[in-house]
Amino acid sequence: MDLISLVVTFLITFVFGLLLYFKRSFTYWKRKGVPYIEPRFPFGTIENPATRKDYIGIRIKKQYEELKSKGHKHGGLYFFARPSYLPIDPEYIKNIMSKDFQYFVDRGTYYNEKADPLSAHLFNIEGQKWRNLRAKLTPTFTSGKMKTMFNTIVAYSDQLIQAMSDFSEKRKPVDIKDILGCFTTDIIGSCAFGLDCNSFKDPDSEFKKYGKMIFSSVTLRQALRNIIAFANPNLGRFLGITIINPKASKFFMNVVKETVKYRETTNFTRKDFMQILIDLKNNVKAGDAEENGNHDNKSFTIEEIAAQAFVFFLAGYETSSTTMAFCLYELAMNPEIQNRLREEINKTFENHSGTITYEGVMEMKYLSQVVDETLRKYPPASLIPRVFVEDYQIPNTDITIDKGTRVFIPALALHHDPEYYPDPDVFDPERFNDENKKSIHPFTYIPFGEGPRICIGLRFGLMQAKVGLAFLLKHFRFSVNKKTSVPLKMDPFTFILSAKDGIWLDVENN
Ligand code: HEM
Repeated sequence: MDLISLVVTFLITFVFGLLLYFKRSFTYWKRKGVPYIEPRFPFGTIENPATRKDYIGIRIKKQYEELKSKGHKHGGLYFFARPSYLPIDPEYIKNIMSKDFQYFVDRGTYYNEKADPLSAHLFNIEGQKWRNLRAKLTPTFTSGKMKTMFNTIVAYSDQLIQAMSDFSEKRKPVDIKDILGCFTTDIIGSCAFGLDCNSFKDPDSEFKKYGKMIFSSVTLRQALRNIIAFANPNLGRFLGITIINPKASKFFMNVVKETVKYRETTNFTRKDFMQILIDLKNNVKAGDAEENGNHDNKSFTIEEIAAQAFVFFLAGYETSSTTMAFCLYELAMNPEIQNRLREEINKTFENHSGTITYEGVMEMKYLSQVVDETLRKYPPASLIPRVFVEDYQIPNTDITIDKGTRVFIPALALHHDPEYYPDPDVFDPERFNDENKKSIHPFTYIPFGEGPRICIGLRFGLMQAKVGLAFLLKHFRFSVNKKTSVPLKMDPFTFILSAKDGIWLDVENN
């Protein structure tokens, strides 16, 4: 047989084998007796990643609605050939996130300690390693530690006000997400990396540049790598795939190395996340024995410090600025809610000698309601991933799902389900007043996730968003500029929920 015939035979066998593999894989949910969305070759139930029109959370919301309208409590999807499980009934979601957590400890997201050390952070790592790391890092986020970082947030709020004044004086519309990105970058940069990132004064600041590089829509090549890594993490690790932009990775790793070296050689300390991580490197526990849990007492390496500082940045910067941006958009669309909130903020400033205190922020009930409703309507993580780490029998059924199957917990779909939130598109902070909050169906409001793997930075994220919003609304009035597409369209290519063409607001001094 000549070479050409050999290649052709190989290709035909390969394509035939692939088709058979997909054909067989696509029968998984039918064989299990789980209702499913009909898959299509080769993407399964997702859209073609290169040309998709819907944001992933919205796509899953439609599939949730389709399955729920037929009375199903759960359903089966396919990510390419790989089966993924979609729980619909909140009782099933409770089992996954909390009651039967030991079957769902991991997220199944990709990390590669060797080739991509920054990816081996708390969000991604698995099993016992995750338990140890979570125990070590939990004391980082106590309310006591939050109070020590409060002043940093207030200091950057002053810079936010100055930057915003420029827009109000010149009567220029502001791309609100962009300016809030400076605010959260500077705060996380300072608290997690111990650096003044200077994003407001320097629009081309390196931190902002590399932060954007990680979140902005990815190139086709990177998208393909992400797909392989997500579809089959073991194959991704075997191929040495990296998912973090190498330039950004180098930048963050160097920043951490330099900061640690500086602090260790000069004995300089600061009350921030970075100091807590350095203490863990030098085996000083971050809290007392009780709050510290059962960690393995191993000290951190420099790569581990960098990975955790990186995840605080990664998980804290975009989620918080997106939340604040959507909140201001809704306040601009609903002036009466904006005015009521401003009254509460002004009163609180008066009661605290014209300034804002940690206690003052905690007192503002309507601010809490407004932020809670923003996170309902716009959960930044619209889909929360988990994976079956053992074979698992769905309670009260004879269905057993195999180890390794992915789970997508549909936060956006639950938050917009009219059974739990009537008129889900209406922005109504009263859903979260003291009375109504009590009747929210458990496990239908999960902007920070739930159970042992709930967001570790919840308190910090809320504090940062509330302080920034309080300062902004005290000083300015917001309305929607005509450059904003109303209703908002969501970017189909990002994972964190984000408005496609930005949110442009007009801003006036109060
Ligand atoms: C509005 C702001 C935020 C939102 C909406 C948010 C949302 C989430 C969600 C949905 C998860 C997954 C939870 C689960 O799987 O059950 C998560 C995990 C996580 N978040 Fe946040 N987050 C926010 C702010 C922050 C901040 C400010 C930080 C750090 C400074 C942070 C650090 C993390 C980390 C490290 C994890 C992984 C926890 C683990 O696996 O143990 N987040 N977040």
